[in-house]
Amino acid sequence: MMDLSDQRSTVLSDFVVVANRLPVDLVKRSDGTTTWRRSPGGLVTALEPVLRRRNGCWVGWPGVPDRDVDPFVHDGLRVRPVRLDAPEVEGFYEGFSNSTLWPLYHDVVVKPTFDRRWWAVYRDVNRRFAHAAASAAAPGATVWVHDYQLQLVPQMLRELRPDVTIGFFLHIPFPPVELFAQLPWRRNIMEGMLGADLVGFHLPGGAQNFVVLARRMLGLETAQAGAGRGEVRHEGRTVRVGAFPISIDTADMVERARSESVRRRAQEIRDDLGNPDHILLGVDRLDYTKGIDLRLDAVRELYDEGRLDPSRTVVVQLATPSREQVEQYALMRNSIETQVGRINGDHGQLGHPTVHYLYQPVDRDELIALYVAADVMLVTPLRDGMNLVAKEYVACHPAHDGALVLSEFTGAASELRQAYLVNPHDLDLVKDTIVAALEQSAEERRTRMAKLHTQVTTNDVHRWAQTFLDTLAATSEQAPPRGHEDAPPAWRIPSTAPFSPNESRLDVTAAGRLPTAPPYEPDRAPS
Ligand SMILES: O=P(O)(O)OC[C@H]1O[C@H](O[C@H]2O[C@H](CO)[C@@H](O)[C@H](O)[C@H]2O)[C@H](O)[C@@H](O)[C@@H]1O
Ligand SMILES: Nc1ccn([C@@H]2O[C@H](COP(=O)(O)OP(=O)(O)O)[C@@H](O)[C@H]2O)c(=O)n1
Repeated sequence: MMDLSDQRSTVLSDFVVVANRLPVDLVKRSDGTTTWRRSPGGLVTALEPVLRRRNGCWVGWPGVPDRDVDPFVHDGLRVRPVRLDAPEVEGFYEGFSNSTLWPLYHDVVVKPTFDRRWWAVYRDVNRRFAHAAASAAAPGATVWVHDYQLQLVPQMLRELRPDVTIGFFLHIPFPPVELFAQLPWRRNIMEGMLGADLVGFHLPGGAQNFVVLARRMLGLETAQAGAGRGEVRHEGRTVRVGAFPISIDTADMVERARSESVRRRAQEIRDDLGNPDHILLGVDRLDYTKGIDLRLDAVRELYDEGRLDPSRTVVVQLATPSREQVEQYALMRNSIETQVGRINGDHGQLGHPTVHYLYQPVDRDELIALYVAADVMLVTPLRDGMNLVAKEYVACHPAHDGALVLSEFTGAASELRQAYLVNPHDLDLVKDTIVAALEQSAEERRTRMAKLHTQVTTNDVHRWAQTFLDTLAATSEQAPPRGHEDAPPAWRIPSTAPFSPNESRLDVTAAGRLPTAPPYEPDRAPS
Protein backbone atom coordinates (compact mmCIF):
# COMPACT_ATOMS: atom_id res chain seq x y z
CA MET A 1 0.00 0.00 0.00
CA MET A 2 1.33 3.38 -0.96
CA ASP A 3 1.93 6.08 1.64
CA LEU A 4 0.18 9.24 0.40
CA SER A 5 1.81 11.56 2.92
CA ASP A 6 4.61 12.42 0.46
CA GLN A 7 2.03 13.45 -2.15
CA ARG A 8 0.68 16.43 -0.23
CA SER A 9 2.41 18.92 -2.49
CA THR A 10 0.63 17.70 -5.63
CA VAL A 11 -3.07 18.00 -6.38
CA LEU A 12 -4.85 14.69 -5.88
CA SER A 13 -7.87 13.87 -8.05
CA ASP A 14 -11.10 12.03 -7.32
CA PHE A 15 -11.29 10.93 -10.93
CA VAL A 16 -8.21 9.75 -12.80
CA VAL A 17 -8.00 8.55 -16.40
CA VAL A 18 -4.94 6.45 -17.24
CA ALA A 19 -4.16 5.83 -20.90
CA ASN A 20 -0.98 5.35 -22.89
CA ARG A 21 -1.77 8.48 -24.91
CA LEU A 22 -2.29 11.88 -23.42
CA PRO A 23 -4.90 14.02 -25.21
CA VAL A 24 -1.99 15.97 -26.69
CA ASP A 25 1.38 14.98 -28.14
CA LEU A 26 4.54 16.99 -27.77
CA VAL A 27 5.74 17.83 -31.29
CA LYS A 28 8.81 19.60 -32.57
CA ARG A 29 8.31 22.51 -34.96
CA SER A 30 10.70 23.01 -37.89
CA ASP A 31 12.44 25.85 -35.99
CA GLY A 32 13.31 23.44 -33.15
CA THR A 33 10.74 24.73 -30.65
CA THR A 34 8.04 22.42 -29.32
CA THR A 35 4.27 22.63 -29.11
CA TRP A 36 1.34 20.42 -28.08
CA ARG A 37 -0.86 18.88 -30.78
CA ARG A 38 -4.00 16.74 -30.52
CA SER A 39 -3.00 13.05 -30.32
CA PRO A 40 -4.15 10.62 -33.00
CA GLY A 41 -6.85 8.00 -32.59
CA GLY A 42 -10.35 7.43 -31.33
CA LEU A 43 -9.46 6.87 -27.67
CA VAL A 44 -8.48 10.52 -27.34
CA THR A 45 -11.53 11.69 -29.33
CA ALA A 46 -13.79 9.81 -26.93
CA LEU A 47 -12.13 10.50 -23.58
CA GLU A 48 -11.35 14.18 -24.00
CA PRO A 49 -14.98 15.42 -23.69
CA VAL A 50 -15.61 12.92 -20.90
CA LEU A 51 -12.74 14.17 -18.77
CA ARG A 52 -13.62 17.77 -19.54
CA ARG A 53 -17.07 17.26 -17.95
CA ARG A 54 -15.70 15.48 -14.90
CA ASN A 55 -12.81 17.69 -13.94
CA GLY A 56 -10.41 14.80 -13.42
CA CYS A 57 -6.79 14.32 -14.37
CA TRP A 58 -5.26 12.36 -17.25
CA VAL A 59 -2.14 10.25 -16.76
CA GLY A 60 -0.33 9.31 -19.98
CA TRP A 61 2.71 9.46 -22.25
CA PRO A 62 3.41 12.71 -24.14
CA GLY A 63 4.18 10.84 -27.38
CA VAL A 64 7.96 11.41 -27.55
CA PRO A 65 10.82 9.54 -25.85
CA ASP A 66 13.20 10.85 -23.21
CA ARG A 67 11.16 13.86 -22.11
CA ASP A 68 10.41 14.72 -18.50
CA VAL A 69 7.36 16.97 -18.45
CA ASP A 70 5.87 18.33 -15.22
CA PRO A 71 2.13 18.06 -14.63
CA PHE A 72 0.33 20.88 -16.42
CA VAL A 73 -3.08 22.12 -17.47
CA HIS A 74 -3.80 21.97 -21.19
CA ASP A 75 -6.88 23.77 -22.46
CA GLY A 76 -8.59 23.23 -19.10
CA LEU A 77 -7.54 19.56 -18.75
CA ARG A 78 -5.22 18.45 -15.93
CA VAL A 79 -2.45 16.34 -17.41
CA ARG A 80 0.23 14.20 -15.70
CA PRO A 81 2.86 13.01 -18.20
CA VAL A 82 4.67 9.69 -17.78
CA ARG A 83 8.19 9.55 -19.18
CA LEU A 84 9.24 6.75 -21.55
CA ASP A 85 12.86 6.33 -22.63
CA ALA A 86 13.64 5.47 -26.24
CA PRO A 87 14.24 1.74 -25.54
CA GLU A 88 10.93 1.69 -23.68
CA VAL A 89 9.08 3.22 -26.61
CA GLU A 90 10.63 0.47 -28.73
CA GLY A 91 9.92 -2.43 -26.37
CA PHE A 92 6.66 -1.33 -24.76
CA TYR A 93 4.87 0.73 -27.45
CA GLU A 94 6.18 -0.37 -30.85
CA GLY A 95 7.07 -3.85 -29.62
CA PHE A 96 4.78 -5.55 -27.13
CA SER A 97 1.77 -3.23 -27.56
CA ASN A 98 1.79 -2.80 -31.32
CA SER A 99 3.67 -5.81 -32.69
CA THR A 100 2.41 -8.45 -30.22
CA LEU A 101 -0.95 -7.48 -28.73
CA TRP A 102 -2.35 -5.31 -31.54
CA PRO A 103 -2.09 -7.97 -34.30
CA LEU A 104 -3.04 -10.80 -31.91
CA TYR A 105 -6.20 -9.00 -30.80
CA HIS A 106 -7.07 -8.02 -34.39
CA ASP A 107 -7.54 -11.56 -35.68
CA VAL A 108 -3.80 -11.99 -36.42
CA VAL A 109 -4.24 -9.92 -39.59
CA VAL A 110 -0.44 -9.90 -39.49
CA LYS A 111 1.65 -12.35 -37.49
CA PRO A 112 2.26 -11.27 -33.89
CA THR A 113 5.84 -11.32 -32.61
CA PHE A 114 6.41 -12.88 -29.18
CA ASP A 115 9.60 -11.38 -27.75
CA ARG A 116 10.53 -11.98 -24.10
CA ARG A 117 12.53 -8.74 -23.90
CA TRP A 118 9.48 -6.71 -24.93
CA TRP A 119 7.41 -8.43 -22.27
CA ALA A 120 9.85 -7.37 -19.54
CA VAL A 121 9.69 -3.76 -20.75
CA TYR A 122 5.88 -3.88 -20.97
CA ARG A 123 5.72 -5.01 -17.33
CA ASP A 124 8.13 -2.30 -16.18
CA VAL A 125 6.29 0.46 -18.03
CA ASN A 126 2.93 -0.75 -16.71
CA ARG A 127 4.39 -0.52 -13.21
CA ARG A 128 5.43 3.08 -13.87
CA PHE A 129 1.91 3.95 -15.03
CA ALA A 130 0.48 2.24 -11.93
CA HIS A 131 2.73 4.35 -9.69
CA ALA A 132 1.79 7.51 -11.59
CA ALA A 133 -1.92 6.71 -11.18
CA ALA A 134 -1.44 5.86 -7.50
CA SER A 135 0.27 9.21 -6.97
CA ALA A 136 -2.50 11.12 -8.74
CA ALA A 137 -5.51 9.54 -7.01
CA ALA A 138 -7.13 11.05 -3.93
CA PRO A 139 -8.19 8.65 -1.13
CA GLY A 140 -11.14 6.57 -2.37
CA ALA A 141 -10.82 7.97 -5.91
CA THR A 142 -12.11 6.34 -9.09
CA VAL A 143 -9.32 5.38 -11.47
CA TRP A 144 -10.25 4.44 -15.03
CA VAL A 145 -7.48 2.55 -16.84
CA HIS A 146 -7.61 2.24 -20.63
CA ASP A 147 -6.58 -0.18 -23.28
CA TYR A 148 -4.24 -2.96 -24.27
CA GLN A 149 -1.04 -1.04 -23.54
CA LEU A 150 -1.90 -1.00 -19.80
CA GLN A 151 -3.50 -4.35 -19.04
CA LEU A 152 -1.28 -4.99 -16.01
CA VAL A 153 -2.03 -1.65 -14.39
CA PRO A 154 -5.27 -2.63 -12.59
CA GLN A 155 -3.57 -5.39 -10.58
CA MET A 156 -0.45 -3.29 -9.87
CA LEU A 157 -2.55 -0.31 -8.84
CA ARG A 158 -4.70 -2.41 -6.51
CA GLU A 159 -1.55 -3.53 -4.69
CA LEU A 160 -0.44 0.08 -4.30
CA ARG A 161 -3.85 1.59 -3.55
CA PRO A 162 -6.47 -0.88 -2.29
CA ASP A 163 -8.67 2.11 -1.37
CA VAL A 164 -9.40 3.21 -4.94
CA THR A 165 -12.12 1.91 -7.26
CA ILE A 166 -10.63 0.65 -10.51
CA GLY A 167 -12.30 0.42 -13.90
CA PHE A 168 -10.62 -1.01 -16.99
CA PHE A 169 -11.82 -0.53 -20.57
CA LEU A 170 -10.39 -2.24 -23.65
CA HIS A 171 -10.75 -0.20 -26.85
CA ILE A 172 -9.82 -2.96 -29.26
CA PRO A 173 -11.39 -6.40 -29.80
CA PHE A 174 -10.73 -9.00 -27.12
CA PRO A 175 -9.88 -12.18 -29.02
CA PRO A 176 -11.44 -15.61 -28.79
CA VAL A 177 -9.84 -18.22 -26.56
CA GLU A 178 -7.91 -19.98 -29.32
CA LEU A 179 -6.11 -16.76 -30.33
CA PHE A 180 -5.50 -15.33 -26.86
CA ALA A 181 -4.10 -18.70 -25.78
CA GLN A 182 -1.12 -18.16 -28.11
CA LEU A 183 0.18 -15.44 -25.82
CA PRO A 184 3.01 -16.76 -23.64
CA TRP A 185 2.02 -14.24 -20.94
CA ARG A 186 -1.70 -14.94 -21.13
CA ARG A 187 -2.10 -15.61 -17.39
CA ASN A 188 -0.28 -12.44 -16.39
CA ILE A 189 -2.45 -10.37 -18.71
CA MET A 190 -5.67 -11.91 -17.40
CA GLU A 191 -4.60 -11.45 -13.79
CA GLY A 192 -3.59 -7.87 -14.56
CA MET A 193 -7.06 -7.01 -15.89
CA LEU A 194 -8.74 -8.86 -13.03
CA GLY A 195 -7.24 -6.29 -10.68
CA ALA A 196 -10.11 -4.01 -11.78
CA ASP A 197 -13.57 -3.89 -10.19
CA LEU A 198 -15.18 -3.62 -13.61
CA VAL A 199 -13.70 -4.75 -16.93
CA GLY A 200 -15.41 -3.26 -19.99
CA PHE A 201 -15.35 -4.12 -23.69
CA HIS A 202 -17.08 -2.59 -26.70
CA LEU A 203 -19.06 -5.70 -27.57
CA PRO A 204 -20.67 -8.65 -25.80
CA GLY A 205 -18.34 -10.99 -27.72
CA GLY A 206 -15.24 -9.52 -26.08
CA ALA A 207 -16.79 -9.64 -22.62
CA GLN A 208 -17.79 -13.22 -23.14
CA ASN A 209 -14.35 -14.25 -24.40
CA PHE A 210 -12.88 -12.73 -21.23
CA VAL A 211 -15.24 -14.57 -18.87
CA VAL A 212 -14.64 -17.84 -20.69
CA LEU A 213 -10.88 -17.42 -20.39
CA ALA A 214 -11.17 -16.64 -16.68
CA ARG A 215 -13.09 -19.87 -16.19
CA ARG A 216 -11.22 -22.12 -18.58
CA MET A 217 -7.69 -20.88 -18.24
CA LEU A 218 -7.50 -19.59 -14.69
CA GLY A 219 -10.06 -22.03 -13.29
CA LEU A 220 -12.04 -19.19 -11.68
CA GLU A 221 -15.72 -19.22 -10.81
CA THR A 222 -17.71 -17.19 -13.27
CA ALA A 223 -21.25 -16.23 -14.13
CA GLN A 224 -22.75 -15.00 -17.36
CA ALA A 225 -25.96 -13.06 -17.48
CA GLY A 226 -26.49 -12.54 -21.21
CA ALA A 227 -25.85 -9.42 -23.32
CA GLY A 228 -22.16 -9.78 -22.55
CA ARG A 229 -22.56 -9.26 -18.81
CA GLY A 230 -20.71 -11.50 -16.43
CA GLU A 231 -18.82 -11.85 -13.20
CA VAL A 232 -15.57 -13.48 -12.18
CA ARG A 233 -14.56 -14.38 -8.63
CA HIS A 234 -10.89 -13.58 -8.13
CA GLU A 235 -8.88 -13.42 -4.91
CA GLY A 236 -12.00 -13.04 -2.78
CA ARG A 237 -13.45 -10.28 -4.93
CA THR A 238 -16.14 -10.18 -7.58
CA VAL A 239 -14.97 -8.61 -10.82
CA ARG A 240 -17.82 -7.41 -13.03
CA VAL A 241 -17.51 -7.71 -16.80
CA GLY A 242 -19.63 -5.93 -19.37
CA ALA A 243 -20.08 -4.55 -22.88
CA PHE A 244 -20.13 -0.76 -23.24
CA PRO A 245 -20.02 0.37 -26.90
CA ILE A 246 -18.13 3.64 -27.05
CA SER A 247 -19.33 6.64 -29.02
CA ILE A 248 -18.67 10.28 -29.90
CA ASP A 249 -19.63 13.70 -28.60
CA THR A 250 -22.52 13.76 -31.07
CA ALA A 251 -24.03 17.12 -30.13
CA ASP A 252 -20.66 18.81 -30.58
CA MET A 253 -20.16 17.18 -33.99
CA VAL A 254 -23.65 18.13 -35.16
CA GLU A 255 -23.16 21.72 -34.05
CA ARG A 256 -19.83 22.01 -35.84
CA ALA A 257 -21.18 20.32 -38.98
CA ARG A 258 -24.07 22.81 -39.08
CA SER A 259 -21.88 25.86 -38.55
CA GLU A 260 -21.68 28.40 -41.33
CA SER A 261 -17.87 28.18 -41.59
CA VAL A 262 -17.83 24.39 -41.94
CA ARG A 263 -20.62 24.41 -44.53
CA ARG A 264 -18.79 27.07 -46.52
CA ARG A 265 -15.59 25.06 -46.35
CA ALA A 266 -17.42 21.91 -47.47
CA GLN A 267 -18.62 23.76 -50.57
CA GLU A 268 -15.08 25.04 -51.23
CA ILE A 269 -13.79 21.48 -51.00
CA ARG A 270 -16.34 20.36 -53.62
CA ASP A 271 -15.28 23.26 -55.85
CA ASP A 272 -11.58 22.46 -55.36
CA LEU A 273 -12.24 18.87 -56.36
CA GLY A 274 -13.80 20.05 -59.63
CA ASN A 275 -17.44 19.78 -58.56
CA PRO A 276 -17.72 16.03 -59.14
CA ASP A 277 -21.09 14.28 -58.96
CA HIS A 278 -19.83 12.09 -56.14
CA ILE A 279 -17.13 12.27 -53.47
CA LEU A 280 -16.12 8.99 -51.81
CA LEU A 281 -14.23 9.51 -48.54
CA GLY A 282 -11.93 7.35 -46.41
CA VAL A 283 -10.50 8.59 -43.06
CA ASP A 284 -8.19 6.35 -41.07
CA ARG A 285 -4.97 6.08 -39.17
CA LEU A 286 -2.68 4.38 -41.66
CA ASP A 287 -3.06 0.91 -40.17
CA TYR A 288 -3.17 -2.52 -41.82
CA THR A 289 -6.37 -3.31 -39.90
CA LYS A 290 -8.31 -0.49 -41.58
CA GLY A 291 -8.72 -2.09 -45.02
CA ILE A 292 -7.58 1.01 -46.92
CA ASP A 293 -5.91 -1.27 -49.47
CA LEU A 294 -9.11 -3.27 -49.99
CA ARG A 295 -11.26 -0.21 -50.67
CA LEU A 296 -8.64 1.14 -53.11
CA ASP A 297 -8.70 -2.22 -54.92
CA ALA A 298 -12.48 -1.97 -55.13
CA VAL A 299 -12.55 1.56 -56.57
CA ARG A 300 -9.71 0.75 -58.99
CA GLU A 301 -11.67 -2.15 -60.43
CA LEU A 302 -14.81 0.01 -60.63
CA TYR A 303 -12.89 2.64 -62.62
CA ASP A 304 -11.19 -0.04 -64.76
CA GLU A 305 -14.56 -1.60 -65.60
CA GLY A 306 -16.20 1.74 -66.38
CA ARG A 307 -18.70 1.35 -63.55
CA LEU A 308 -17.38 4.57 -62.01
CA ASP A 309 -16.55 7.57 -64.17
CA PRO A 310 -13.25 9.07 -62.95
CA SER A 311 -14.24 12.49 -64.25
CA ARG A 312 -17.46 12.47 -62.16
CA THR A 313 -16.55 10.44 -59.07
CA VAL A 314 -13.47 11.18 -56.98
CA VAL A 315 -11.99 9.53 -53.92
CA VAL A 316 -10.47 11.42 -50.97
CA GLN A 317 -8.37 9.30 -48.62
CA LEU A 318 -6.97 10.83 -45.43
CA ALA A 319 -4.36 8.69 -43.74
CA THR A 320 -3.08 9.80 -40.34
CA PRO A 321 0.56 8.77 -39.76
CA SER A 322 0.64 6.03 -37.13
CA ARG A 323 3.31 3.82 -35.52
CA GLU A 324 5.72 4.62 -38.32
CA GLN A 325 8.65 2.78 -36.75
CA VAL A 326 6.78 -0.54 -36.88
CA GLU A 327 7.76 -2.40 -40.05
CA GLN A 328 4.25 -3.52 -41.03
CA TYR A 329 3.04 0.09 -40.99
CA ALA A 330 5.85 1.24 -43.28
CA LEU A 331 5.12 -1.66 -45.66
CA MET A 332 1.40 -0.83 -45.68
CA ARG A 333 2.14 2.83 -46.43
CA ASN A 334 4.28 1.86 -49.42
CA SER A 335 1.68 -0.44 -50.79
CA ILE A 336 -1.18 2.07 -50.37
CA GLU A 337 0.84 4.80 -52.04
CA THR A 338 1.63 2.45 -54.93
CA GLN A 339 -2.10 1.75 -55.31
CA VAL A 340 -2.97 5.46 -55.28
CA GLY A 341 -0.28 6.16 -57.86
CA ARG A 342 -1.55 3.39 -60.09
CA ILE A 343 -5.17 4.57 -60.03
CA ASN A 344 -4.15 8.15 -60.74
CA GLY A 345 -1.73 6.99 -63.43
CA ASP A 346 -4.49 5.04 -65.18
CA HIS A 347 -7.47 7.32 -64.63
CA GLY A 348 -6.36 10.80 -63.53
CA GLN A 349 -5.92 13.87 -65.71
CA LEU A 350 -3.49 16.75 -65.42
CA GLY A 351 -4.61 18.80 -62.45
CA HIS A 352 -7.41 16.29 -61.74
CA PRO A 353 -6.27 13.20 -59.87
CA THR A 354 -8.93 10.57 -59.24
CA VAL A 355 -7.72 9.73 -55.74
CA HIS A 356 -6.79 12.67 -53.51
CA TYR A 357 -4.54 11.23 -50.85
CA LEU A 358 -3.12 13.00 -47.77
CA TYR A 359 -0.68 11.36 -45.37
CA GLN A 360 -0.76 13.96 -42.60
CA PRO A 361 -2.87 14.98 -39.61
CA VAL A 362 -5.78 17.23 -40.59
CA ASP A 363 -7.34 20.00 -38.55
CA ARG A 364 -10.61 18.98 -36.85
CA ASP A 365 -12.88 21.50 -38.61
CA GLU A 366 -11.32 20.59 -41.97
CA LEU A 367 -12.08 16.93 -41.24
CA ILE A 368 -15.69 17.79 -40.36
CA ALA A 369 -16.02 19.80 -43.59
CA LEU A 370 -14.81 16.73 -45.50
CA TYR A 371 -17.38 14.54 -43.76
CA VAL A 372 -20.06 17.09 -44.71
CA ALA A 373 -18.87 17.23 -48.32
CA ALA A 374 -18.65 13.45 -48.82
CA ASP A 375 -21.50 11.61 -50.54
CA VAL A 376 -20.34 8.16 -49.50
CA MET A 377 -18.10 7.25 -46.55
CA LEU A 378 -15.98 4.13 -46.98
CA VAL A 379 -15.15 2.32 -43.71
CA THR A 380 -13.75 -1.11 -44.56
CA PRO A 381 -11.58 -2.47 -41.71
CA LEU A 382 -10.70 -6.13 -41.49
CA ARG A 383 -11.20 -5.75 -37.76
CA ASP A 384 -11.80 -2.67 -35.61
CA GLY A 385 -12.76 -2.34 -31.94
CA MET A 386 -15.39 0.32 -32.68
CA ASN A 387 -14.46 2.85 -35.42
CA LEU A 388 -15.53 6.32 -34.42
CA VAL A 389 -15.05 7.67 -37.94
CA ALA A 390 -18.24 5.87 -39.00
CA LYS A 391 -20.19 7.51 -36.18
CA GLU A 392 -18.66 10.93 -36.87
CA TYR A 393 -19.73 10.76 -40.52
CA VAL A 394 -23.30 9.97 -39.49
CA ALA A 395 -23.32 12.81 -36.96
CA CYS A 396 -22.17 15.23 -39.66
CA HIS A 397 -25.27 14.47 -41.77
CA PRO A 398 -28.12 15.72 -39.59
CA ALA A 399 -30.19 16.39 -42.75
CA HIS A 400 -30.00 12.63 -43.42
CA ASP A 401 -28.13 12.83 -46.72
CA GLY A 402 -25.02 10.79 -47.52
CA ALA A 403 -24.38 7.06 -47.22
CA LEU A 404 -22.14 4.89 -45.06
CA VAL A 405 -20.47 1.75 -46.39
CA LEU A 406 -19.36 -0.13 -43.28
CA SER A 407 -17.40 -3.31 -42.65
CA GLU A 408 -19.19 -5.98 -40.65
CA PHE A 409 -15.95 -6.45 -38.73
CA THR A 410 -16.09 -3.12 -36.93
CA GLY A 411 -17.68 -2.71 -33.52
CA ALA A 412 -19.76 0.10 -35.04
CA ALA A 413 -21.51 -2.39 -37.34
CA SER A 414 -23.30 -3.98 -34.40
CA GLU A 415 -25.09 -0.65 -33.77
CA LEU A 416 -25.21 1.02 -37.19
CA ARG A 417 -27.37 -1.67 -38.75
CA GLN A 418 -28.83 0.61 -41.45
CA ALA A 419 -25.42 1.29 -42.98
CA TYR A 420 -24.45 -0.52 -46.19
CA LEU A 421 -22.79 -3.41 -44.40
CA VAL A 422 -20.08 -5.35 -46.24
CA ASN A 423 -17.66 -8.18 -45.74
CA PRO A 424 -14.44 -6.39 -46.75
CA HIS A 425 -12.85 -9.68 -47.84
CA ASP A 426 -15.49 -10.01 -50.55
CA LEU A 427 -14.20 -7.58 -53.18
CA ASP A 428 -17.15 -8.03 -55.56
CA LEU A 429 -19.54 -7.32 -52.72
CA VAL A 430 -17.61 -4.19 -51.73
CA LYS A 431 -17.76 -2.97 -55.35
CA ASP A 432 -21.48 -3.68 -55.71
CA THR A 433 -22.17 -2.03 -52.36
CA ILE A 434 -20.29 1.15 -53.29
CA VAL A 435 -22.32 1.35 -56.49
CA ALA A 436 -25.56 0.67 -54.59
CA ALA A 437 -24.72 3.40 -52.07
CA LEU A 438 -24.11 5.85 -54.94
CA GLU A 439 -27.27 4.93 -56.78
CA GLN A 440 -29.64 4.77 -53.83
CA SER A 441 -32.85 6.75 -54.09
CA ALA A 442 -33.13 9.95 -52.07
CA GLU A 443 -35.85 8.32 -50.04
CA GLU A 444 -33.74 5.30 -49.15
CA ARG A 445 -30.84 7.55 -48.25
CA ARG A 446 -33.01 9.55 -45.88
CA THR A 447 -34.56 6.50 -44.28
CA ARG A 448 -31.23 4.84 -43.59
CA MET A 449 -29.48 7.98 -42.43
CA ALA A 450 -32.34 9.05 -40.17
CA LYS A 451 -32.10 5.76 -38.28
CA LEU A 452 -28.32 5.93 -38.08
CA HIS A 453 -28.51 9.50 -36.87
CA THR A 454 -30.95 8.60 -34.12
CA GLN A 455 -28.59 5.84 -33.02
CA VAL A 456 -25.55 8.11 -32.60
CA THR A 457 -27.60 10.90 -31.08
CA THR A 458 -29.13 8.64 -28.46
CA ASN A 459 -25.94 6.75 -27.67
CA ASP A 460 -23.26 9.39 -27.36
CA VAL A 461 -19.95 9.28 -25.52
CA HIS A 462 -21.38 10.91 -22.39
CA ARG A 463 -23.95 8.17 -22.09
CA TRP A 464 -21.18 5.58 -22.59
CA ALA A 465 -19.05 7.08 -19.82
CA GLN A 466 -22.02 7.53 -17.49
CA THR A 467 -23.12 3.92 -17.96
CA PHE A 468 -19.63 2.57 -17.36
CA LEU A 469 -19.01 4.76 -14.32
CA ASP A 470 -22.45 4.08 -12.83
CA THR A 471 -21.84 0.35 -13.20
CA LEU A 472 -18.41 0.76 -11.62
CA ALA A 473 -19.83 2.72 -8.70
CA ALA A 474 -22.56 0.10 -8.16
CA THR A 475 -19.89 -2.59 -8.28
CA SER A 476 -17.89 -1.11 -5.47
CA GLU A 477 -21.06 -0.44 -3.42
CA GLN A 478 -21.97 -4.12 -3.70
CA ALA A 479 -18.59 -5.36 -2.54
CA PRO A 480 -19.01 -7.70 0.45
CA PRO A 481 -18.01 -6.37 3.86
CA ARG A 482 -14.40 -6.91 4.77
CA GLY A 483 -13.90 -10.36 6.27
CA HIS A 484 -16.70 -11.87 4.14
CA GLU A 485 -14.99 -11.71 0.78
CA ASP A 486 -14.89 -15.49 0.37
CA ALA A 487 -18.61 -16.13 0.88
CA PRO A 488 -19.76 -18.38 -1.99
CA PRO A 489 -21.84 -16.43 -4.50
CA ALA A 490 -25.27 -17.70 -5.53
CA TRP A 491 -24.30 -17.71 -9.21
CA ARG A 492 -21.24 -19.90 -8.93
CA ILE A 493 -20.30 -21.74 -12.13
CA PRO A 494 -17.40 -23.96 -11.14
CA SER A 495 -14.59 -24.52 -13.59
CA THR A 496 -14.74 -28.17 -14.58
CA ALA A 497 -12.59 -29.04 -17.57
CA PRO A 498 -8.85 -28.34 -17.76
CA PHE A 499 -7.93 -25.51 -20.12
CA SER A 500 -7.80 -26.47 -23.75
CA PRO A 501 -7.55 -23.72 -26.34
CA ASN A 502 -8.97 -25.98 -29.03
CA GLU A 503 -12.44 -26.33 -27.63
CA SER A 504 -15.08 -24.81 -29.85
CA ARG A 505 -16.08 -21.19 -29.25
CA LEU A 506 -19.77 -21.98 -29.16
CA ASP A 507 -19.31 -24.56 -26.47
CA VAL A 508 -18.08 -21.87 -24.11
CA THR A 509 -21.57 -20.52 -23.53
CA ALA A 510 -22.83 -23.87 -22.38
CA ALA A 511 -23.57 -22.87 -18.80
CA GLY A 512 -26.65 -25.04 -18.95
CA ARG A 513 -27.92 -23.41 -22.15
CA LEU A 514 -27.46 -24.26 -25.78
CA PRO A 515 -26.44 -21.44 -28.07
CA THR A 516 -29.19 -20.14 -30.32
CA ALA A 517 -28.64 -18.95 -33.88
CA PRO A 518 -29.04 -15.15 -34.06
CA PRO A 519 -28.84 -13.27 -37.39
CA TYR A 520 -25.27 -13.17 -38.64
CA GLU A 521 -22.98 -10.58 -37.06
CA PRO A 522 -19.31 -11.49 -36.80
CA ASP A 523 -18.81 -9.55 -33.60
CA ARG A 524 -21.84 -10.60 -31.65
CA ALA A 525 -21.27 -13.17 -28.96
CA PRO A 526 -23.30 -16.33 -29.21
CA SER A 527 -25.93 -16.07 -26.52
O1 LIG B 1 -2.01 5.80 -29.80
P1 LIG B 1 -1.77 5.26 -31.17
O2 LIG B 1 -0.83 4.10 -31.18
O3 LIG B 1 -1.35 6.37 -32.11
O4 LIG B 1 -3.14 4.72 -31.76
C1 LIG B 1 -4.34 5.48 -31.70
C2 LIG B 1 -5.39 4.75 -30.90
O5 LIG B 1 -5.79 3.60 -31.67
C3 LIG B 1 -6.66 2.67 -31.06
O6 LIG B 1 -7.99 3.18 -31.01
C4 LIG B 1 -9.08 2.36 -30.60
O7 LIG B 1 -9.99 3.11 -29.83
C5 LIG B 1 -11.12 3.67 -30.51
C6 LIG B 1 -12.01 4.29 -29.43
O8 LIG B 1 -12.46 3.32 -28.55
C7 LIG B 1 -11.87 2.61 -31.29
O9 LIG B 1 -12.96 3.20 -31.99
C8 LIG B 1 -10.92 1.97 -32.29
O10 LIG B 1 -11.61 0.90 -32.95
C9 LIG B 1 -9.68 1.44 -31.62
O11 LIG B 1 -8.76 1.05 -32.64
C10 LIG B 1 -6.12 2.26 -29.72
O12 LIG B 1 -6.99 1.36 -29.10
C11 LIG B 1 -5.82 3.45 -28.82
O13 LIG B 1 -5.23 3.02 -27.60
C12 LIG B 1 -4.85 4.36 -29.53
O14 LIG B 1 -4.62 5.54 -28.77
N1 LIG C 1 -6.99 13.27 -40.06
C1 LIG C 1 -7.66 12.77 -39.04
C2 LIG C 1 -8.13 11.44 -39.09
C3 LIG C 1 -8.83 10.93 -38.01
N2 LIG C 1 -9.04 11.69 -36.93
C4 LIG C 1 -9.79 11.18 -35.77
O1 LIG C 1 -9.22 9.96 -35.32
C5 LIG C 1 -10.23 9.17 -34.73
C6 LIG C 1 -10.12 7.74 -35.27
O2 LIG C 1 -10.82 6.92 -34.39
P1 LIG C 1 -11.34 5.50 -34.78
O3 LIG C 1 -12.09 5.01 -33.62
O4 LIG C 1 -12.10 5.54 -36.06
O5 LIG C 1 -10.04 4.61 -35.05
P2 LIG C 1 -8.61 4.51 -34.30
O6 LIG C 1 -7.68 5.38 -35.06
O7 LIG C 1 -8.80 4.92 -32.90
O8 LIG C 1 -8.24 3.07 -34.45
C7 LIG C 1 -11.56 9.81 -35.07
O9 LIG C 1 -12.06 10.48 -33.94
C8 LIG C 1 -11.20 10.82 -36.15
O10 LIG C 1 -11.98 11.99 -36.16
C9 LIG C 1 -8.56 12.98 -36.87
O11 LIG C 1 -8.77 13.66 -35.88
N3 LIG C 1 -7.88 13.50 -37.94
